[in-house]
Amino acid sequence: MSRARAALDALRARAVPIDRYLNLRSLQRADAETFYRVLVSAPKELMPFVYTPVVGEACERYHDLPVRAHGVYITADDAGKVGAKLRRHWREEMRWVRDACGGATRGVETGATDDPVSVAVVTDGERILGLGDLGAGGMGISEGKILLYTVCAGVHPSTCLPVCLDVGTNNERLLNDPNYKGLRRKRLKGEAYDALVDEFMREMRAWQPSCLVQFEDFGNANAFRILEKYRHSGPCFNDDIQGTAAITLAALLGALRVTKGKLEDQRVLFYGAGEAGVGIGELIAMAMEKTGMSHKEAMERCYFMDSKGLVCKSRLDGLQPHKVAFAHDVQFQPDLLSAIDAIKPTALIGVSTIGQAFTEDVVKRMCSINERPIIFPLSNPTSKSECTFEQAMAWSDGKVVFASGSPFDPVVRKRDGVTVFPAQANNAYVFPALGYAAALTHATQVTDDLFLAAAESLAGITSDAEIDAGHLFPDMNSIRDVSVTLTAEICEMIVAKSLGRAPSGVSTHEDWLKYIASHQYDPGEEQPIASKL
Ligand SMILES: O=C([O-])CC(=O)C(=O)O
Ligand SMILES: [Mg+2]
Repeated sequence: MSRARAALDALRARAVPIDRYLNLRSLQRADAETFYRVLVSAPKELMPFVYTPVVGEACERYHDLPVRAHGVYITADDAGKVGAKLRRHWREEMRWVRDACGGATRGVETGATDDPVSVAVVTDGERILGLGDLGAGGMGISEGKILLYTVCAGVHPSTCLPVCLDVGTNNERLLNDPNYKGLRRKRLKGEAYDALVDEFMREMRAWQPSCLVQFEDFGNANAFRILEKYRHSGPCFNDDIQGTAAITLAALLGALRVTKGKLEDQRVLFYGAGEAGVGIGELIAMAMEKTGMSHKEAMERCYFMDSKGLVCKSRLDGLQPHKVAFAHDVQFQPDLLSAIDAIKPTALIGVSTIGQAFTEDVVKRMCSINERPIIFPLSNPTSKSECTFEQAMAWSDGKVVFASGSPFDPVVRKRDGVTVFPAQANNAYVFPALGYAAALTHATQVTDDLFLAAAESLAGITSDAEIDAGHLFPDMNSIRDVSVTLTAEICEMIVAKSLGRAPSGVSTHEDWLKYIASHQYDPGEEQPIASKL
């Protein structure tokens, strides 16, 4: 039996999800090539164990679990020596990946003196999925997301760097946990915080100029500021703001193929007004503008509820800056049901991190104003989802057009016995391809129109049969092929906009497809070892 087969069987024999997570981590360290081979062979089945939802539990329990961090911790105490720590970690602590998978740097010439880093995922642990401040446990999210660059887009694992900025935590449970290994103090704030982030970004860029930096799971107040500060001067993006926006727009475009609606006729109500919601709203508005609407008209198709009620003009005083552009001239509504009545949305998008916020009444109200209501409970992990697929199907009599952030099982529709599948608006369809395209082209910036193009391209790849079955996205098991197409299209766009350059000899679409497919990391076929059975 092959090692990959044996590893998959051993994994399946474990019933408890976190045990599967731990099993995969051990395999990664013991036999990295087999680890990637297993993941690449069954991404749909295995992704939930390295990524949402199980990675959420792993981050919550990170310091109680028998795990050794792969990524680098940059702590508040490293101020002044961040660059040296990054280099030392890369050269010494992460040598094992190069030893296991080869130090291949195929396709990424960075001009760096060290082995190149093509992508880094960095968090400060303040808002891990919908679970809040998990401090140094946030390392698990950087490690989980970076894996998807390899599994989905084929980025060579020896060019991937997970990072956690340990700036303390305001989570009392962690501060009082004797096993907690992060800095046992309140979070850095203000200038000291900004200085550490700035030192990290300056050092990364000086050391690895072409490395794409993905910001992940920062708190709202910092996420928007940091993105704005660095996005114009080097390749970076925030997955929670921009990646989630692209996947959700792709889901909406897919949903419109079901409802036969037009984008320009949609009214979208967001439950939750943080990074994800505002990012999605802005990208939907950008897509609507392409249909000929003015920016103002397009923005007025997106409405937001926050913890205080409907975001509207009368609340402008004291409204957080990221919500201001969506404070429209409508009457205040205190709760979701009254907001649905007032706005009459065609689509309801949950980004609240409040599990079960979409009640039977909410779903029924959406059905009373829409033949096929579009309902996307996007909060992660599963416990934070605004409703389950089963609930949405039951309460809408099968009429809902559904996509969630975490995976759900299919449901047999009562009225006709047909099995229908929930779509998962999984960021993994977009950020690995987009980030890889930025790294391959040595992009100087990652602009919002690249996310718009990625969303449109992804929506176009989904077949009619997949749409009919409810998927809204292509099969996750074909993610590597999907990523080749997306990466190629984004590379071409980056080059066309003079934001980056093509490798020599690559100019046509066909060239790009060939180049990217042939540069995907391939854990290869192993030599079968004789079965002892
Ligand atoms: O898991 C995902 O990709 C969505 C995400 O980034 C988050 O919820 O923070
Ligand atoms: Mg995130």
